[in-house]
Amino acid sequence: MLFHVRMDVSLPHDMDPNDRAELVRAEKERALELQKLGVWPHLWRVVGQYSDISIFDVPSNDELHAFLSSLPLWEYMRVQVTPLATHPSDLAAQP
Ligand SMILES: O=C(O)C[C@H]1C=CC(=O)O1
Repeated sequence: MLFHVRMDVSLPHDMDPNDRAELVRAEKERALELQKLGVWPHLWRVVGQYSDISIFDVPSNDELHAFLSSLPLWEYMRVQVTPLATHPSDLAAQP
């Protein structure tokens, strides 16, 4: 199942810079891990914002939730999920 996911990150302004750097490092490590597993095939930065837009490819809603909530930045993100279905006019879906 494909999901369009938008993550908006909001870190506390008074967060210790070392804690922030460690969180961002751990987030990148986990993001790369999930991409290598194939469950996070697309990841883009939203220009001018501490936000990203991604495509996740996972078997179920529950697994998507488990992957998203495993991200170190989870408690600092607002996450919007849109489940995707095949469009009948998609060239790739034509017989
Ligand atoms: O930076 C972000 O948009 C948040 C998050 C998503 C991937 C990653 O490495 O960090």
